[in-house]
Amino acid sequence: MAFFTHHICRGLSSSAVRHVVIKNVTIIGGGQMGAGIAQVAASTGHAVTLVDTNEDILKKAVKGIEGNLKRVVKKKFADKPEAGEEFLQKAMQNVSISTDAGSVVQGTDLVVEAIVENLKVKQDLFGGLDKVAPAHTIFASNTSSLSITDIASSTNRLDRFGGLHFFNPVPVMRLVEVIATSSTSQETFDSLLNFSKMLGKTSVSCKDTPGFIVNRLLLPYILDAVRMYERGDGSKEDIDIAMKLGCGYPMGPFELSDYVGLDTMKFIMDGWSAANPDNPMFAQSEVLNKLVAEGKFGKKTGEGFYKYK
Ligand SMILES: CCCCCCCCCCCCCC(=O)CC(=O)SCCNC(=O)CCNC(=O)[C@H](O)C(C)(C)COP(=O)(O)OP(=O)(O)OC[C@H]1O[C@@H](n2cnc3c(N)ncnc32)[C@H](O)[C@@H]1OP(=O)(O)O
Ligand SMILES: NC(=O)C1=CN([C@@H]2O[C@H](COP(=O)(O)OP(=O)(O)OC[C@H]3O[C@@H](n4cnc5c(N)ncnc54)[C@H](O)[C@@H]3O)[C@@H](O)[C@H]2O)C=CC1
Repeated sequence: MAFFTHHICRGLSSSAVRHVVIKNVTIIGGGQMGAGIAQVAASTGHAVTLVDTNEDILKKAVKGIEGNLKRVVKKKFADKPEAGEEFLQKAMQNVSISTDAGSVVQGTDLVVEAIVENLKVKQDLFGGLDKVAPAHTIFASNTSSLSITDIASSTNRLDRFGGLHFFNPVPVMRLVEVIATSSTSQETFDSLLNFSKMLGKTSVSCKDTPGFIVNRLLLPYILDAVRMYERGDGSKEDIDIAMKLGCGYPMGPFELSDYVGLDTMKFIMDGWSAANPDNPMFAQSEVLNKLVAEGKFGKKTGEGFYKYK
């Protein structure tokens, strides 16, 4: 059940701002991002329903969440095993799963969508949910590259729609980009900011511009690395080593691409290419297309630029 709270918003000279306190969260998409968001939300006391069309993916997600939380408990509660066990039990009790998004959104305060990076599929999902979700429910997309305005256009709740862009792996990465469209209400935006804070994340505010902040800068970097490799200017191994040791990045661009998922990268590239057909920056990449056509999506399938088996 949602309720409203008043607080003084810093920087708004003592004007009272309302936000929806989010308790029940529905996360749609049980892949790497959805499972990570579910893990963090459940372990910070939210009642989470994780939804996917594929039951096996949901079972795998729950197993993964439990495994990750066990690692956290082992470390954080090293000298308090009973408290650790209690934390684990509570967090796991907060997670339920479903393959029927329409039926579970009835009691939810927030829907976070983390499904495939395809505008039409996201619009179809939200368009359907808009008809059955309660009026107060806020919708948010975790899209990497699509316009939140375009996704929201399939609904009649433009004021209660925003972007919550998490980073991979969600339990580790501290940032959330909170995106407001020109129609997102202040109350919705503040609710999303507050939710990010409740998850223990640092948030930055973004306009609904292509790639928001991080991916607007990350995409040209990865693109250039792939082009260098395609031209034979450097091996992927050397480029990765160079960026790790030369810039202190935890992963090089090819390791990171495999980690994000080459299928997702291709969805992003195709979207940007369609939106900017005359920009040579977004010309098709033969290497990326070949790997994706062969089902080599990166770490999640065991092979991408590198082998993981
Ligand atoms: C021409 C074609 C080009 C196409 C262009 C398209 C470009 C598209 C670009 C846009 C990409 C879109 C993606 C997006 O929207 C935004 C992103 O998310 S970008 C990715 C951001 N993430 C990163 O940059 C990750 C960088 N890597 C790291 O930080 C580390 O390598 C990592 C934390 C992953 C692993 O650390 P490492 O030290 O190597 O390993 P450990 O195993 O020791 O882990 C450290 C620490 O973290 C815990 N942990 C690791 N993984 C997980 C996990 N999955 N879940 C939970 N916890 C995890 C681990 O337990 C350790 O914890 P301790 O407490 O320290 O023990
Ligand atoms: N992989 C990454 O590093 C990041 C990805 N994102 C974004 O998050 C979203 C998800 O990405 P990943 O988790 O990597 O993808 P993924 O491929 O691991 O998971 C997507 C899941 O969505 C499910 N799905 C597809 N259509 C569905 C529908 N209509 N209803 C319910 N479930 C459905 C699939 O079965 C799959 O399990 C994408 O929009 C992506 O751009 C955002 C930040 C980082």
